[in-house]
Order: sequence, then structure tokens, then C-alpha cells
Amino acid sequence: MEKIQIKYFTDKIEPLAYIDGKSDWIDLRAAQEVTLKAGEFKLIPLGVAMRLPAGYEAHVVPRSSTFKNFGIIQTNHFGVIDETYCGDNDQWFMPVYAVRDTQIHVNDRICQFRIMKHQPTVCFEQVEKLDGEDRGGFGSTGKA
Ligand SMILES: O=c1ccn([C@H]2C[C@H](O)[C@@H](COP(=O)(O)OP(=O)(O)OP(=O)(O)O)O2)c(=O)[nH]1
Repeated sequence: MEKIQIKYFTDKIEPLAYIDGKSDWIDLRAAQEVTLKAGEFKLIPLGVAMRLPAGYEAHVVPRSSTFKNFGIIQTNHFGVIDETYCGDNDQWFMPVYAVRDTQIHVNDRICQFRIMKHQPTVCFEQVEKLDGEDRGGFGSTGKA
């Protein structure tokens, strides 16, 4: 088991927990009441900062029901929390765009995260021609 140090910025949200047996993604909650007008952008505080285990990063995505329930889209679509984002003020946020007037209440579960090991270090070798098999470029498959 990997241990994660966690700091809560409010006692108004429930502590992070697995939803038993359903998934290993962990839901994150809004730490503030947030009102958005259609077309507005805001950063929603998630009320937590964490020190991830060495060699890991975290990925934050919306819950499948988030758009239906709240009419918001995560503007970066896939949030990356770096291992170095681990200090006392490094609260996690969800950047959102509202497509309708909406309200998010404290403790609403609006997104979810998991931790992942860093990718191996890569380097780039420039070539004139790639020796892989050619698929024909973007959008060339899947045409009946
Ligand atoms: O959805 C997100 C995405 C990022 N972060 C935090 C953690 C991450 O480590 C930091 C920086 O994110 P990123 O590197 O993706 O953003 P940037 O626009 O490149 O900003 P920076 O210059 O701070 O790296 O912001 C969040 O709280 N929520």
C-alpha cells in the first residue's frame, strides 16, 4: 500500500475515500460554494493538498455524471498534478467552464483522481524516415 500525506483546507468536505468495490479512482469534492453563469470560467478549490509517493503523479478527470449534474466542463480536460506540487499551499483545483447557470455546493463530488507512476525518461532521435508500418495518416481508418 502507498501512503499519501494529505492536508485538508476545510472541515466542510468529507475525507477522501474509496467508494467500496466500485472503482479505484477516488472522488474529489468542491471545498466552496461556487456560482457560475453560463459562459463563465472559475477554478474550484478541491480542499486538499497532497504529498504523493516518490515517482508518482496524479491525474484528475471529471466524473461521468459531472456535466449532467452541474453543466460544467473541465477546461484542461485531464489535470496533471506533478509530484513537485506538494507544499503546504499547493491546493488542488478544478478549472471549469459553465455551459449554463449553475451552482456547486460544498462537498459535491465533482471530479476524481488516481495516481500513476511517471513515464520512463525519454530522449528524441531525429530521423528522415520512420521505419514503422504506415497507417495512412489521421482519420484514414474506420471508414466503412
Ligand atoms: O487540474 C489541475 C491541473 C494542475 N493543477 C496544479 C497541480 C500541478 O502540478 C500544477 C501545475 O499544473 P500544470 O503544469 O499542468 O500547469 P501549467 O499551466 O503548466 O502551470 P505551471 O507553470 O504552474 O506548471 O497545478 C491543479 O491543481 N489542477
